Amino acid sequence: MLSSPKRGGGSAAERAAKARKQEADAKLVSDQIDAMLEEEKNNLAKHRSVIRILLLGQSESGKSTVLKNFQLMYARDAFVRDRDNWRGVILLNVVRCMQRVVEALIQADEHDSGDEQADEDAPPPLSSILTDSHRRKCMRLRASLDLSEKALKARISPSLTSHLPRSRPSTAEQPLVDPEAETELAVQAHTWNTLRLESGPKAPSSSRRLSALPNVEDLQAASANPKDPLNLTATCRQDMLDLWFDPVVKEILAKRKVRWQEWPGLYVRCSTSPIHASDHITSFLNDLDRVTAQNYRPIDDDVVRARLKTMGVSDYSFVIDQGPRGTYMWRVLDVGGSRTQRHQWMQYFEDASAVIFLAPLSAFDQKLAEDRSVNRLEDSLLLWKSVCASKLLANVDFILFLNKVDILSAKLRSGVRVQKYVKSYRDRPNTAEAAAKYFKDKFQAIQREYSPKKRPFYCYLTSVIDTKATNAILDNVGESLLRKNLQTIGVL
Ligand SMILES: Nc1nc2c(ncn2[C@@H]2O[C@H](COP(=O)(O)OP(=O)(O)OP(=O)(O)O)[C@@H](O)[C@H]2O)c(=O)[nH]1
Ligand SMILES: [Mg+2]
Repeated sequence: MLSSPKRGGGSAAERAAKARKQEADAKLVSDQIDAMLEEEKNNLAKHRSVIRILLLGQSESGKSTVLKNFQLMYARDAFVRDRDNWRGVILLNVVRCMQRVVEALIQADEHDSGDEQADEDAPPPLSSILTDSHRRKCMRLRASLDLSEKALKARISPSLTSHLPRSRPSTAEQPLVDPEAETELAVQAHTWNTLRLESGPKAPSSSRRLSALPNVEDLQAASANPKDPLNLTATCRQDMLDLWFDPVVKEILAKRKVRWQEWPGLYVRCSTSPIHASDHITSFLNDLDRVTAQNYRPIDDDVVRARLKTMGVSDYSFVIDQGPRGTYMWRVLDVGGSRTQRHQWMQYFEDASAVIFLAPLSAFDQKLAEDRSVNRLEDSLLLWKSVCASKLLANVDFILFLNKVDILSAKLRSGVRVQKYVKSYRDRPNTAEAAAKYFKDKFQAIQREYSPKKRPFYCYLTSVIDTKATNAILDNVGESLLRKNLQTIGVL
């Protein structure tokens, strides 16, 4: 009988056991190496996944509103804690809007009195539909709103500044109510930055808040003190409500072509996509009753809608904990978008991972506040062109937000024609869908022509005050930027 050959000594059973042990050991080592690699990857991801987003676009394009969306998504607790700080700003928005209404009425009364009207068939002058009660309320409000404005500004913060001269003589060519040339409430980014919200376990310490801004205790004290600036609007509240909800006032605003729908605080409510919005327009003025109440406390939507112009550049960080996938950090840079602010942008180009560029489509019929000879959409296109052409941004992804489609939609439904302001629009349908497609193609063509290197065209039609929809978009954008970032550093 042939005996089986002995390899390395021991019985066949012993050899099989030894082989199994070797296999198990090898697997253990391999698992350990895998675990180490995994840990290394996670560590790498932890320490190197910093995604720097630069928010660019002209003034009032919605950059700071996108930032508020980031805060709502990634630093909700801090956002909620700081909501009360916005009360003064919101009231100032209300005061400024109401001042425009009052000035429009006074102007209608003074300049449209029908003195020179010879034609009997001409419609009655606007002044004839104003009653003495309207006039009394206007005069009372003119004084009390001015007072409220000053007191609120002083109360909110000495760091808040106003730009452009407020008092200008009224002439026929340059009407008093000229929303875009009005003074704007602004804030120096570095100062407001002390209020910035951070995610993660540490709450912003109270010492980092602007001491002059009201906090919850302040607000409680304010409720009890009718003389507090935060309550000044409550004293003229009834006059404001009477005027704003009076159909005669709305008629005069419409006839004088006062575009109150574009003022800060506007919100076009929509059930599905904003482009198909049924025009249910609401604004802080519609909410006068609520926001001027003595015990008013802002809700999320109020803060998102509040307008505070940015001066300078502010840098916000959000640490996102993804559990076993590690943490990563969003750094979001919000810049001032007016022309005098744009020279500061370039120093942030080199470090950017991505640019979110906002272009408000609803601005196709508006002039730039800084230069009344320039159409706002034209300015956005030129700005987009220079950003696309920048060599410093050659390797950076761009995400284009064609914003304010809710206002675009409402505007076109109200009868404003795109073709009147954009000749090349020709006889395309005057719908938000057609206009959005037309402008999107224009932006895409510019990107294709002027980018130093080919880059993908990522474009969204947005209404960034719609936080739910914006949340989904930012989630999507974030996921792909994170993926790309991890690929770049070799983690994926
Ligand atoms: N209806 C509507 N309002 C918007 C939208 N996006 C922004 N707004 C409002 O427009 C105003 C201006 O928005 P901001 O985010 O302050 O604009 P910005 O680009 O930061 O402007 P600067 O700080 O001057 O550069 C705010 O009152 C916002 O609530 C939008 O999609 N729809
Ligand atoms: Mg801003």
